[in-house]
Parts: sequence; C-alpha cells; structure tokens
Amino acid sequence: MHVFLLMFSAVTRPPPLTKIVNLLLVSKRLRHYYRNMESTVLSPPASVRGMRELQRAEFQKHVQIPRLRVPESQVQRVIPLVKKLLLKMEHLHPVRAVENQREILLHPIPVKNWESLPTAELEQQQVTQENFSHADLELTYENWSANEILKSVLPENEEGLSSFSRIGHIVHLNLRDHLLPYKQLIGEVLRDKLPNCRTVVNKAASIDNTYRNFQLELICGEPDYQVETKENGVPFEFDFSKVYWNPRLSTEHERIVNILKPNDVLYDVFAGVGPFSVPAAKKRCKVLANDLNPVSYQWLQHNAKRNKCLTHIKMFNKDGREFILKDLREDLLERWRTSAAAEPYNIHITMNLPAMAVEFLDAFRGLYTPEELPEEPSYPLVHVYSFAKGENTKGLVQQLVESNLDAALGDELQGISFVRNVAPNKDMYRVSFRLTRTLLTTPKQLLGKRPCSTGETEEEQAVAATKVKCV
Ligand SMILES: C[S@@+](CC[C@H](N)C(=O)[O-])C[C@H]1O[C@@H](n2cnc3c(N)ncnc32)[C@H](O)[C@@H]1O
Repeated sequence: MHVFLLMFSAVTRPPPLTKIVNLLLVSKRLRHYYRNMESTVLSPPASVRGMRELQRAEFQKHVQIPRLRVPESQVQRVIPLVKKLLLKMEHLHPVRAVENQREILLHPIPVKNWESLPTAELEQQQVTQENFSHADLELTYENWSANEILKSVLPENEEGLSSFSRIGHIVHLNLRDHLLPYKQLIGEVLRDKLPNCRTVVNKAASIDNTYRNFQLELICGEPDYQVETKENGVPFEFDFSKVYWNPRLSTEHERIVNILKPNDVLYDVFAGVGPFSVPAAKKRCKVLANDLNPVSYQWLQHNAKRNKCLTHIKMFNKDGREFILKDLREDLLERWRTSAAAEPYNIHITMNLPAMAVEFLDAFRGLYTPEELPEEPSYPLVHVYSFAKGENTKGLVQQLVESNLDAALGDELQGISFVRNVAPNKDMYRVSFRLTRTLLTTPKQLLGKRPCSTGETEEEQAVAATKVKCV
C-alpha cells in the first residue's frame, strides 16, 4: 500500500476533492446498481399520482441525460469502462447509432459531469471531455416497469400492490380495499407489462365454497380461465375459475413429493387437480387420488394422462370420508395382505383441505377390526393440513388434530411444520403423524373429547374445546 502511494505521489498530482467525491460515488454505485426510482429524475411525472383511468400519454416526460459520443470503432473498448454507469430502462437501448457515431446514454444520478467518469481510462482510449455532453431524452409509458408505473400512480402513504400470483396467462390479485378504485388501471398496467399475461382477475370473496376454488372478478383482459402452467417442472392444465390451485403451495408440494420414493404408496384424500398425486405417480409411486369436485376430478385425469402416469394412479370422485372408509381401507388392506414378498415401502396419506381436513381424521379410528390387521403392518404416515388462528398457532393445530382424533399424539407425532402465513394471525401447518394399531382398531367413543393425557378435567376440556376452532 505504502509503495503504491509513493509511486502514485511521485508520478501524479493528487486528484482534486470533487474528483475524489465523484470516484467515491462511482465506487459506491459499482457495489449497488442505481435504482431509477431512487430519484425523481427518472421516475414518471408527478402528475400521474392518483390516476384512475390509465392514460399512457400522460407518462411522457423529458430529461437531460449525460452521454458520450464515440466513433463506431471505439465502442467495444469504451463500453466496459462505463458499463455500470449505463442508463438502464425498459425498452431503451443505452447504446445507439447517431450520425455515423455511437451515442452511449449514461445514468444521470451517478454521472453529473465529465469528472464523474473514469476519465484516465477513457482518455487512454482517446475519449475526452469533448465527447461528453448532456441532451434531452423523451421518456414514455414504455420505459417503466409495472412496478415503477404503479408506484408512481398509487397512493403514496398507503401500502402498494405487494404481491400477486401468476397462473399461466392469468394474474391473480387480492386487492386491499384502498386499491379497489384503481383496480382497472392496475389490471391494464399488469397486462401491458407482464410477458404472456392475457387475463387479470381479483379475488372476489373468501374461498368458503366446498370446492375451494377462488371466486374471481375479471378486471382486465379475456375471460379465459383455462390455463397451462408448470409446478416444480410438472405441466398442469385446468380451469382456474372452477378448481383450486394455489402457486404459493408449490414448495409444500415439492417437500412432500421429495420424501416419496418409487414404489411408495400415496393416498391423496383432497387431491385437487393433482399437485401431490401427479408428480408422485410420475415418480412411480402407487397413488390413489380423490377429489369431490367433478371438475377437479376431470382435470386430475387429464393431468395424469398428460404426464403419462396413468399406470400408477387410480382416481376417485367422492367425499373424502367415503374415500377413506372404502377405497383407502380396501386398498391398504390388500397391500398389507400381499406385501410380504414385496420390497419395503412407505405409505403416505395427504389431506390438504386446511379449513376442515382435521374433521375427517376420526374416519381412521376403528377403520379395521383387530383381526383384520396383520401382525406388523407398515403403518401410514398422515400429513394433515390445518389453519389455526390466534397466538400459539402451532400448539392450536396439535390440539385440533388430537381432539378430532380423540387421542393424544406421542411418539407417533413426526412433526408440525409451518407452511405459510395466510392472514394476520392465521397460519397454515402440516401435522405429520403415524397411524397406530390402537388408532386403527379402536373406534372413537366420544366425539370431540380431548385427550386425557393432558391432565385436564372434563370441565377444562370443554373450555379448551371452545378455544380450539377450525377457521
Ligand atoms: C385446498 S384444495 C387442495 C388441492 C390440492 N391437494 C393442493 O394441494 O393444491 C382442497 C381440495 O379438496 C376438495 N374437497 C373439498 N371438500 C371435499 C370433500 N368433502 N371430499 C373430497 N374432496 C373435497 C376441493 O375440491 C379441493 O380440490
């Protein structure tokens, strides 16, 4: 370092303060790219704030932009020197041909003047202050991203459009009340700006219908809800207006599919269009998938066919309880009877209907007579999903499962995993537990009775039961 300083002072004069400040600015910018919206210079005109009806022409604006003009032959050597200082905006090429030369547009925040540039290196390439100028540039609606446009239009001091889901060509919004007056504009901006977006819908009401499909309000584009999408690399097709599909569950689907091995068995009680079942069947697990919604069932069949895994999946269109009591029961019994010669495998049961799946758990109680059950069968691992609202949501879901099973979970409890936060104070969990001989052969005696192992009296149980609510 000392040697370097000595050499530096011996051959050059120290740079002026402005140059040092500029160099510091440049080095800061080298570490963090400049964001266009950090300054009003490159943001849309202030007059668009509060716009309700999208008027694209209102976004037109003129700015003074620093630029370098260099001969065509030098461009390739100059660009690397100013690469991090280029003006980057949508649909704008920062290097353009002008009068047999090349004009390089620079970012006006870090580049205030010639001194802001790496002048020594530029001069080595015969680029001098003569080549530098400021000139007018017209910016239009095309030059900003959806995020930049919406940030400049929507109310400044309230929460903006925080997130939305993409399902194939559909954008699915869940707009807060204060954004509803802007819904048309938001829809148009997203359709203009997001690649392959043809339809924008808003969640119209909470999903409290039986089939859990979102109630949609078309706010922009074509009323076409038939989508093609991929989840974890697996293609799916369905009518988004008639079935349940939530891209926010893709990680959870992947987690479950990852623990399955070829030859394992999966009973998917509330299968939807197949995000657990189809990848599992593709993996050559033996799958029984069920859904009550006839449209889901139809798309489930379509997706199994499309993914060429029909040989590994049987599909049913009935109530989950009926499926457990008949199809799951018989299939499992048959597997236990014939499994002696087979390679070891695991059995999983997925129950993803978080608003009420726990209420189906009592179907496992006394599913078999003690005589029916083989000596040492491989017991299924149940993955039941549940919402819980309140303070200790993790504790609540365990209570929910135990009270619906009418049994305390001890060693058979494999884990309680947080899946996602659904609303303030409302979480979704997966409770994984293994079915046991006692559970499978002892019918539930008193519906709603909580496990005695908690040490609660009947009275305490009654109080606790009022607090444990499936929301
Ligand atoms: C939350 S979705 C889950 C779908 C899929 N398993 C997933 O993870 O995306 C719940 C599914 O359960 C189905 N369903 C609702 N009530 C049912 C019942 N009583 N029996 C069987 N399926 C039911 C709905 O049609 C819906 O497809």
